[in-house]
Amino acid sequence: MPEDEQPQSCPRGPVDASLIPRYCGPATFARLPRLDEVDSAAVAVLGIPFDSGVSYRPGARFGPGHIRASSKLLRPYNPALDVSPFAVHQVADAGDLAVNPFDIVEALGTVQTEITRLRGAGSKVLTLGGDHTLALPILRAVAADSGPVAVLHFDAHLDTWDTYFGAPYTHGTPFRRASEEGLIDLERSMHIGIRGPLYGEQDLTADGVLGFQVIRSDDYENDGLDSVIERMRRRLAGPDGAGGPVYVSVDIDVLDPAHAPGTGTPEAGGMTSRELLNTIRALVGTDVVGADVVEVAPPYDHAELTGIAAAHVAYELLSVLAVNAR
Ligand SMILES: N=C(N)NCCCC(=O)O
Ligand SMILES: [Zn+2]
Ligand SMILES: [Zn+2]
Repeated sequence: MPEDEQPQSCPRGPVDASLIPRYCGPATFARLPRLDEVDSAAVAVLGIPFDSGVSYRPGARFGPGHIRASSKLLRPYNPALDVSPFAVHQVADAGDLAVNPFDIVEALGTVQTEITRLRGAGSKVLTLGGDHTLALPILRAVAADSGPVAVLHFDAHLDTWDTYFGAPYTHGTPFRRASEEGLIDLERSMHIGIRGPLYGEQDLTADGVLGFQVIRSDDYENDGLDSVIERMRRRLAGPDGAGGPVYVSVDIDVLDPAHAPGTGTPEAGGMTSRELLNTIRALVGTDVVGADVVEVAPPYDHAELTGIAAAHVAYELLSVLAVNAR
């Protein structure tokens, strides 16, 4: 019986690379089936082409397609977590969400509605951006049914600034707005990877009021990966150790520009992809309710360096979700 006529008793996995070469066929994430080809999905990978919130180099609107194209070499089994992330449950590519590039408020509403719809259909959502403005409408949708969530924010930047040219919704302000709207668990949230010049010392003091703990990029060098992971897990567990829902937002510029040149606001002195992937793997056992990988700007990428890094970040997040679902 052809695979596409099989009853959905087992997850439909990626296209078999031993039958159809990796470079053949339309690019879905990791060559997974489209959402409309399966009955339902435990995890939906959603592209959101949008970069109307950027403050410097544009291009993240082309990020979703670039990440999909860079994901073709991903294989079914992840030895680092001893899991086959696409065999444990159904993962599918939900395609790209069309949002208004000329009206940010309308675009944020469209994103929130779609994330709500997918979650209502039983899917956790892994979003491929698009610029970091997207984290706000996604958190609005997630917090609507999960309540305030811990935000685990990988970034070179705080993204808790107030406004740019008076505009409240930009890629530098999502977590300030989310904190103001009560979407964030202020006792369990943190930034990891912070580095680079700021607009003033007040950026750090203002950020501290919003409930984020800061792990700096240099802490990986000074304290080591294990120490960073231990601090991350302790923070996510919360003061009473009970933990709770966690939303993971990965701005690809958390990586050093040598690992991710294709991004809009690069900062020197970042972490390696190995450090980031190992940190994400340490999320096994935490209640990850959603995630995003944002700020991939293909026009500035070389040899798919950034696309490949983002695809692997997404793969490790999907692997964590699969281990947690077993
Ligand atoms: N890439 C993100 N998400 N934010 C960058 C903000 C850069 C700035 O305010 O100068
Ligand atoms: Zn950033
Ligand atoms: Zn960011």
